[in-house]
Order: sequence, then structure tokens, then C-alpha cells
Amino acid sequence: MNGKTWQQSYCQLRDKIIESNYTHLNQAQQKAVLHTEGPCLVLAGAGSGKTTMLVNRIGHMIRFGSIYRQNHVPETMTETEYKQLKEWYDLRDDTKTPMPLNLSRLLEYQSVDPSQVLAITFTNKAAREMKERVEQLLKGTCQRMWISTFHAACARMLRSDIHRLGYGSNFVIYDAQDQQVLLKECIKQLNLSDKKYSPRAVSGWIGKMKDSMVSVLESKKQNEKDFYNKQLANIYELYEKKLFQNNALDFDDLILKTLQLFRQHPEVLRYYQEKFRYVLVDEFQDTNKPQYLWVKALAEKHQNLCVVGDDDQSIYGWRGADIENILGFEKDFSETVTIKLEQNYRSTETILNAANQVVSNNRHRKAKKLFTEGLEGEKIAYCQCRNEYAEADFMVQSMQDLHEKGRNYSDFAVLYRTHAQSRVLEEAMMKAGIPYRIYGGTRFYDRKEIKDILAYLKVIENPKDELSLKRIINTPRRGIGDKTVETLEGFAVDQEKNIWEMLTETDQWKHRISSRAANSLSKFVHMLDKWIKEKNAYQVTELVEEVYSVTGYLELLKEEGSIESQGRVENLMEFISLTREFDQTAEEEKLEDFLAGTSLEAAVDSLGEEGSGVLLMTLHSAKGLEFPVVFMPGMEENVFPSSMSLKEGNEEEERRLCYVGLTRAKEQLILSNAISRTLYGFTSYNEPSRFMEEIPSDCVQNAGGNQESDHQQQDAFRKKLQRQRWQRKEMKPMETNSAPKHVGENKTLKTGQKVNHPAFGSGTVVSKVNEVVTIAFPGGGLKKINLDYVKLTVEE
Ligand SMILES: Nc1ncnc2c1ncn2[C@@H]1O[C@H](COP(=O)(O)OP(=O)(O)OP(=O)(O)O)[C@@H](O)[C@H]1O
Ligand SMILES: [Mg+2]
Repeated sequence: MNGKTWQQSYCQLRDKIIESNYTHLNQAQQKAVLHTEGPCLVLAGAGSGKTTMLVNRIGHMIRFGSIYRQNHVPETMTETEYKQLKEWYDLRDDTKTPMPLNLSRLLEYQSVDPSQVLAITFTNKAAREMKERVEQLLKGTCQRMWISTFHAACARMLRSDIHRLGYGSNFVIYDAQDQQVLLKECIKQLNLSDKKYSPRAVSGWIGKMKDSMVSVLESKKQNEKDFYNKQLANIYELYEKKLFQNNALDFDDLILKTLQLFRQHPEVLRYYQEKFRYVLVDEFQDTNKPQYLWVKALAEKHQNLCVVGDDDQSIYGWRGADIENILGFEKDFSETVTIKLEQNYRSTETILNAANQVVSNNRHRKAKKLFTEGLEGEKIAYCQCRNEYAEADFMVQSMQDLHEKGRNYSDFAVLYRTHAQSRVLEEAMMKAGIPYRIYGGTRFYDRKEIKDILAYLKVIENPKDELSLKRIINTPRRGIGDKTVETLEGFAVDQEKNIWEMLTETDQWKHRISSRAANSLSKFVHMLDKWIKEKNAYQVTELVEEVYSVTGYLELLKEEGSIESQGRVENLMEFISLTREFDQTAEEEKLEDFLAGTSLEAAVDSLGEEGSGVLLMTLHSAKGLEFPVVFMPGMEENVFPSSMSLKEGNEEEERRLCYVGLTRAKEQLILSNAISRTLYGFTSYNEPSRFMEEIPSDCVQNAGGNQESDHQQQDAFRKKLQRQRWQRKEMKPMETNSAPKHVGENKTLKTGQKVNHPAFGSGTVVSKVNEVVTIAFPGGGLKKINLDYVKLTVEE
């Protein structure tokens, strides 16, 4: 014996065991993982393992508890237990042998329960990914842990306590489109012109007010003198009033109302402060003022707040995100330990060099070192194209070349400045049969029929929701015209009642509107009233099916028989698969939970996450993600940087966005610009982007070479397509030589296979998830088809 007590040996052994769990992390990351008690700020560049660190840190707390006291021996620990630990350590095969739970408890200072952890990420996708990674690490589920976006966490808090603010706990969440509709109403009601006060601009203005937490009263005071702004403040006031009347919140409200709840009902705040002993925030650079105050309030008691971010990746300044939050953090939390991560593990040296060079042109930034031990890698490919069609062809060609060399299409991501850029590329990819998905594109939930059915459900859940009520009152048509609705609204306003309340008191209106309308209305009210009263007796799927049939919505669409209506029928069927999944997996099959989920799935599109293929998305939504090969088209002035940002003097934010884009790539970057481009119906000629010029020339290789691709080619393609369509019309599937196979019978479709749809004609399968296949139809776009409902034939 060398005179050491077992306690000392225990401490050393414990350090060794802990370290052996984190050999895959560098020293700085380990430090951040182990520093579980007290505020911690991790500031580091792109791809330096911030998110990786956060995931490990959560896993660490759950597995080993908080072991922040370096030389601490748990009070109840005995020598026998130490010996057990030592024995396990000496006998294990390698560092990866998992430690039995009873032993891991011997390492901790205080055990941490999953329900004590709150981890905030920026997008739903990031939250899902983080959850998956933590579950992988812990080899189990972490259901009681809150890993979510700011909005989802706030919505959850409000569901249980918003009644204290006078709202019903079944409040609905209005998305951007609902917001526009409501604003239009406000503008009309105030007799203002919606040309002068466009709902879009007004919503931007109100958003800014809310981001900087200016209340209606304050905004009225601030804008007293300016006529235009004074009206804006009036719209803001009416808008807020209407939201309240509809028992609805917009996205910004989710945070603001939670803050209000904390302020007015400190016991609620105290509850969450107690509950969440550990708070973690990813992408901290993008939090705005209300979000920061929310985090700060929650972490105030325990001070165990760990935030990670990169000031060079702050890209939400336009939504009020404030880099000052990073600087203020050290002031607000005086015990903060600041940790820097300086090694990039994601990208090749060439890519990192280019990105570092570009962002170094920004004046307002904290200087940072970022190095890689990775390979130099391939040069960045760059092509200057004649127009957007040539650019799309260049990209398709590059994808095919790389695919031939062994890359999967799912290795590629195309990151563009705005969604509008995707259309031409989509066409070219469809033509070439390259599978793709759009993230956050035309969203499933934005489609008319889905909005309609959701509106029915929203009204059933919360009849006060006038926006939804008005949406469905005459959908499908039942003879209740706009006039009647306006009259009813008038009655409701006069009597300070909600429209639904008004409607249920039949005597109030029966003799004051035409008897035909009154008749229809009575039926409508009767139908809804039944669902409202009995909603808890239904599963969501049953309810939806009943709404489809009782309202006649589905039947009418089927009868319409147009291609468009068939697409709508398919979407409604797809909606049923969504409700089924909910009914099968939800803890309780409550309609309000289903609705909350759908409102928050803001950025998920119809094609789902599982599909394979090239991923198309905006630069903004690519935050935090990584891909082997990244395409960035539209590297030209007025597109990127966007003309709007230049006008508003936001060049530096655009440059950060460029930095975000470049650093998404692990191995290869392919950039391009178009000399002329038609966007939003206007053709313009633009110089290559200034960011292009900021990339050192020795990192770049010219990949030009498809300059011949021009309008002639495009015309030829269009003509070909037209011919194909004509042929399709004339030729019935039965006339092909081989007997057609019905897919419904074998369901063995593969991606790339050619199939024939009874209405849409021939197309190519681009993805398949269970019974649902996504098919690209030339000229007809992407369609999701449920094999249970539609018979496809395979083209040989
Ligand atoms: N210590 C490490 N050793 C090797 N690879 C690592 C290490 N830490 C992280 N990585 C890998 O580096 C890549 C980038 O990590 P991560 O996404 O955590 O970085 P980040 O700092 O969050 O990036 P961003 O700023 O883009 O959000 C991932 O592929 C991750 O697996
Ligand atoms: Mg990250």
C-alpha cells in the first residue's frame, strides 16, 4: 500500500472511468461536458462539436449524475462499494463495456432525473435529432426529458396554466397564413386600405414590436405623432383583441404569454425553476430578447445553464435575435465559465479556409481561431452559368457524375437563399429522374383541403376560434353566403358575443336571415354541436372520418373528378395516416394534443423525413446540419446577398449566412451563379456574388462547361414533354405489350421504377414509406400516393 486512503483511490478511479467515456471528445469538450453545475458558455465556430458536446453532456448527467465536485466522495459510499467498482474496472474488456447502473450510481455527486433537464434547440428537426442522439447514447427513451424548441416548450407550459391569463387551455396557434387572414380583417374593419397597409408588412411590423416586447399601449404612445405608424399601432391593438377573442395565440405570443405568466403568477415560474435543474440551449446566438429572458428566468434559481453558440452564425437579426445576448450572458451570470472549441471536425481544410476567409470580412465579430486536422480535400467547384436553366443543368450533371462515382443522392444538399429558386431545379431533376425532397417547401399543412379539415377540428376543440369557424361555415358549400356571415358577425359584435355563442341561440337570428340560409345554418350548428359535445368519445381518426363523410367533403371532391381534386383526395387520405399514427402512438388520444402537434410542425413538408434523395432547403433552415456534398446555387449579387438585405444595410448578416452555408459541407462544395435569372416574374442580370470573390482563388476550381445549354435545349425539352403528354392521352395502359402489373398486389415498388397512375399518367417513383409512394410526374409535380387506395401499374 502506498498509504492512500480508499477515498483518494476512489476519486482517482472515478476520474479515470469518466475520462474513458469521453475519449471521443477533445479536452475542451470534455471540460464542458463535466462542468454540470453553474453557468457555462461555449463559444465556438462551425463544426467544432458544440451540439455533439451538448448531447454528451445530457447523457452524462443522466448516466453519472452531476459529479462536478472533483474530490468529493458521496456521503453514503462505503469501502465495499469502492471495491466493487474497482473490481468491475479491472475486469472489463475495453472502455466500451457499459457500466452496470448500480455501479454508475457510485460515481455521482447527485443523481439527475430526466425530468429535470430542459434542452432547447432552434428547429423541430434539430430537436428530433438531439432526442434521437441522446436516446442512442442512453440506450433508452428519454420521454420525460424536455428536448424541444422554444415554441414547443412554451406551448406546453401554456397548455397547463394559460387559464390564469384568461385564455382557455384549448387555445389554438395561428400560423403565418392564419395571421394574414386575421390582419386582413383588422385592416378592413378599421377602414384602411390593404394596399397601403399590406397584411404582410403589418405582420412584419407587429413581429418587430413583439420581438422587442413593445406592448400595444407602448406602441400607441410611441407612434402618436406619425399618422402612418399610428394606424399600425391601431391595427396591432385590434389584432391582439381578436386573437384573444378567438382564444388564439400567434407564434411570438407563445413566448410572450409564457413570460407574462411567469411575471403575473410567480408560483408557476417557481414550479419550473425547481423542476428544471439543468437548462441547455443550442444555437444561442439566435435567441431574441423574449427568448433570452425566458431562459434566464428558468435558470435563475439553480444557475445550471449551459448555452452554446457562434456569433459568426447569427442569422436571425431580422427576427430580433441579438448577439448582445452572448455578451450580456457573462454579466447576467457572473460565475460563468467560458469555454472555446477551436477544432473543426466537419469540413476539409479547403472548405474551412474558404469559409473562414469569407467571414473574416465582417467587422463586427469576435476574432476566432478554427483549425482542422482533416484532409485538404477537393477544390471548391464553381460554375458561372448563362441563366437559371443552365445552372440547373449544371447541377443535375454534377449530381449524376458524382452519383456514378458512387455517391448517394442523399449525400447531396442544395442550399438556396429563397424557396423561389427551387422550381427550375426541381423541373430539371425530375426530368433527369433524380429523387429529391424539399424541406419546408409547400407544406402539407398549407394545402387548402388540409387547412379545411384542420379548421373543422379546431372549431370542434375550440368553438370560439372564429377564424376557423368562418373558414368552414360554408365549406363545402351549404348555402351560407358571405352576406349571411357578415350579418351574423354584426349581431355577435352588437351583443358582445362570440359567433358560435350567437349561432347556438337560434332565436337570435332565425327570423332575421333568409329562411334558406337559416335552415342550412341550423343543420350546420346541429352537426358541429354534436361533435363538440362528444369529442372525447372519438379517436381523432374516427372524428376525421366522420367529418369527411357527414359534411360530404370527400364525396364532393371525388365527384369533381378533376386531377386537382384527386390530388386533394389523396392528401385527405394522407391526413388519415397522420391521425392514425397519432392515435396509435399518443399517450392520450386527445384532439387538443393532436392539434398542438400539427401547429408546431411548422417546417415539415409532406414528403416526410424518411425519404431519400437530394435535400433542397433554404440556407436558414440548414442551420446545425451537415452533408457530404453541398450545392449553393445563386451565388450572385441581389440574390445572395439579397437585394433587400443590401437595401437595409444587412450585408454582414448575409455574409454570416454564407458562412453557415459553406460550413455545412463536409467534403465537397459546388457553387454556381447565373448571369441572367428570372425570379418572381422579373428577369435581371447580376454580377457574381461578392462572397464568391472573397473566397481565396486557390481554393476554387472552375467547373464551367455546360455553357451550350440554352433556351433552344429548353424549348426542345418542352416540346418533347408536350408530345409525351399527347401520347399518354391516346395510349391506354392495356395497349402496352406486356400485361400490366397492379402494384396493389405486390407492393414491391422500388425507387426509380416507372409506374402508371390512372389519372396522372406515367411517372417515376422517388421514394416509398410503407404504403405511401412519392411519384414524380413530368410536368405534374410530385404526388404522394397511398397504395391502399390507388391501383398503379408498373411500366416494363
Ligand atoms: N471530438 C471530436 N472528434 C471527432 N469528431 C467530432 C468531435 N466532435 C464533433 N465531431 C464531429 O464533427 C461534426 C460537427 O459536430 P457538431 O455538429 O457537434 O458541431 P457544431 O459546433 O454543433 O456545428 P454547428 O456550428 O454547425 O452547429 C459532427 O460530424 C461530429 O460528429
Ligand atoms: Mg450545432
